[in-house]
Amino acid sequence: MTVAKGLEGVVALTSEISSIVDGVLTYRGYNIDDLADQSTFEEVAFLLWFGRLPSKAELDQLHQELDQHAALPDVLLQQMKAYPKNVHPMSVLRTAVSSLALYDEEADDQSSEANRRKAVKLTAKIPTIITAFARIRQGLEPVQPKAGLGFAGNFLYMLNGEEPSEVAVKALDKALVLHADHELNASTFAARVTTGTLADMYSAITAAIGALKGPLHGGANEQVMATLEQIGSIDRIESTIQAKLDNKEKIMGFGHRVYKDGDPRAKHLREMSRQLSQQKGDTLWYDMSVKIDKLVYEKKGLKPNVDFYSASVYTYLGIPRDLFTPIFAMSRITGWTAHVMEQYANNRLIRPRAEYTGLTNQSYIPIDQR
Ligand SMILES: CC(=O)SCCNC(=O)CCNC(=O)[C@H](O)C(C)(C)COP(=O)(O)OP(=O)(O)OC[C@H]1O[C@@H](n2cnc3c(N)ncnc32)[C@H](O)[C@@H]1OP(=O)(O)O
Ligand SMILES: O=C([O-])CC(=O)C(=O)O
Repeated sequence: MTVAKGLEGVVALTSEISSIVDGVLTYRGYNIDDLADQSTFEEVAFLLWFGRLPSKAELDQLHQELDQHAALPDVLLQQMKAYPKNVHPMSVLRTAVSSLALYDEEADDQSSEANRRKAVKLTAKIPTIITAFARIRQGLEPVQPKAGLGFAGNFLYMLNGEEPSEVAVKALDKALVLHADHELNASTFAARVTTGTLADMYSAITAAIGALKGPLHGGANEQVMATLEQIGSIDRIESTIQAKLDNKEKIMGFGHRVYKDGDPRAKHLREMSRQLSQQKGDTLWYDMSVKIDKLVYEKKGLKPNVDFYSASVYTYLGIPRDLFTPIFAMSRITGWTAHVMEQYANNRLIRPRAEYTGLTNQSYIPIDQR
């Protein structure tokens, strides 16, 4: 047996959802650069789920459905109020999404119609879960979702309790477009492995959220901000990064399993960070990020991934650091659910092999003789 450690380079399945070829990322054949500049998150959600861009009427309907399903069951809100306040919001999201299944009568209905409805329901409710917990842990009442604000706008409204600026909505919307899908990344793979057993969509998404949480995957965006805060000033960058490299620590937000010459999403986030920093009149995080970007390339030949500049973007939007990965999930739910539906439509159990390297020919010794 030859082992591909971390399954590097292994083509595990076929998919029509997103592709990475020669460093170019496309969703359903549309270049991410075009989508980032011209589409909206809701449009991208439709594209990922249905394989084509929506008509105006279809997009209006999706907006309405997302608004209609955004509220949480009261019983879940009550449970969330009893959660410990100091836990990570990704743990809350994982638990709350798993709980949602208990209150969805069609949780175990695996028809394609039910799965499409569940994809919308999950997408609609995740921002409400994130923002409800963000407020509950501060001793505040959750803000009920408000129809008509759009997905990104409603998230910011529920987080802060006031209607957001157009600049903030546009920036978050673009970040959501950029995070919506990414071929067979670890969390999507987790979702597809779970679906491969014919388990339900909530189980698959719970697994995916768990996989996204890790700092080698979605959790890196929070760690990028932790690094920026730890460094704190431009003059401490060189020594801190050098010390991390000497200690063989990973520099968070750099490197990628697939992109060896840069992540096409990073340039959009870098530009957003630049613009937001200027609007804020505080360019420290952006300036530090640019310097780290240059330094890590000079020292290690590594380029930033999607998580690097998203950290300063979210910070400029006033979002607490531990909500960065939940925001990633709030976008990637569209990709995950598209992959779950694709897996059901052409399923085969996903079950690779392991090369056994443990002990052999052991003789059993009864317990009283050990
Ligand atoms: C949304 C996303 O999931 S994007 C990725 C988010 N994760 C991060 O930003 C965490 C930091 N990055 C990493 O840990 C890695 O680059 C990963 C997990 C993204 C990819 O991992 P792999 O494909 O397994 O690459 P691997 O870890 O084998 O790295 C190859 C070499 O580059 C080095 N390297 C890779 N990334 C980094 C990094 N961020 N900092 C320092 N060195 C790095 C490794 O140490 C290794 O060096 P070596 O050959 O001298 O041992
Ligand atoms: O594809 C990956 O391995 C990680 C990634 O960039 C993503 O999920 O967006």
